[in-house]
Amino acid sequence: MSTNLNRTTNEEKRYLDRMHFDEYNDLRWAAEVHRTVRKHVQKTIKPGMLMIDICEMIENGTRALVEEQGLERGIGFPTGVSLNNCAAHYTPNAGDPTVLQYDDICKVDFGVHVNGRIVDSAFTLSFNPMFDPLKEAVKDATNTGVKEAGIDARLGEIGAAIQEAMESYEVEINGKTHRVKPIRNLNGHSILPYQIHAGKSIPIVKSGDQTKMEEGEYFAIETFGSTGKGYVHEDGECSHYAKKHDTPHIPLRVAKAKALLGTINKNFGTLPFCRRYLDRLGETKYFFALKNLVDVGLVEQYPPLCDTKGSYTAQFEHTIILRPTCKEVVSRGEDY
Ligand SMILES: O=S(=O)(c1cccs1)N(Cc1ccc(F)cc1)Cc1ncn[nH]1
Ligand SMILES: [Mn+2]
Ligand SMILES: [Mn+2]
Ligand SMILES: [Mn+2]
Repeated sequence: MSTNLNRTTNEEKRYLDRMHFDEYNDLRWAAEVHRTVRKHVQKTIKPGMLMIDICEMIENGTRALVEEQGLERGIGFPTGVSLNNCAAHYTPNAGDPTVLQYDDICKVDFGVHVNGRIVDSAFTLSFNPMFDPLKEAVKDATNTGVKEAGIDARLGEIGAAIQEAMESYEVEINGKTHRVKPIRNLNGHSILPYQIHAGKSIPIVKSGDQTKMEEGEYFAIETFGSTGKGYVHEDGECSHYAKKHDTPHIPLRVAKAKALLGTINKNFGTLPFCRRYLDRLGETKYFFALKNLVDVGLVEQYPPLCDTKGSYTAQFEHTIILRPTCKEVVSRGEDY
């Protein structure tokens, strides 16, 4: 009888699956909240709405449906609503007068967590049908990445498959034809409890990265297509921040910084947050304290990431679990 040395038997896999039942259910609850909120958003958002109002609709919906409870359940990270040439990490700060336009292409990227198990999923929203082929190209590329992912899959090969899918599309926008380009300095990523980026990055272009995906890991598979250079740079006022994980004890000189760090620890831990989340907690005049926490290396900042002016970018993102018995695309819905 042949002994199955290198892979666990089906019985062992099923046993392992059962061991993780609670954490999978946490993620499924978060995913159900994500699907419900985005369905409402897709129906309700219209040109002329303030970006702040759009974000608050998503955030209030998430808080209510996940039954927000301190650090146990709530919003996973700031609501991204990056527009046009901006691909990621834009959410309005207080007073931002930006209004969604008919000809905008908006990347709606928001997170829900239950016990730190984060569902990170995003879709692209637009009104002008001229963007439909670009959205289809990126949706296909993300689904290709989801298909290629799996236990022992090599990250570089997933990137190559994503790039091939993405570049097989040509789109015409405003009378100009473009071959869709993957944004080569944006990546998918592994996820751990309360840690939105757990160290592995999934390229969306060909790469020699031989790193393998492993059993039990969670990944955000996200791809970005662009009509610009296919490369983003930091641009605009920062809104996204997160306390770093592995920080040594750093004595703080700025009194307000110490108090602000207390607020961050209490309300977000290592989950990313934005300035509007500090505002709603009653924090005021915190800019220099926040800058100090960034400068001493306690807090990471994530500025908006944009391709060239006048270009258009699209994104789709799913969170998957590499379970012992199967690959679960936990954020899959009837919309994407
Ligand atoms: O670009 S990332 O920093 C990254 C990608 C690969 C390695 S690190 N980032 C992680 C993140 C950073 C800040 C957040 F507020 C939320 C998430 C990807 C991402 N942004 C939105 N959804 N997914
Ligand atoms: Mn995301
Ligand atoms: Mn072009
Ligand atoms: Mn992500």
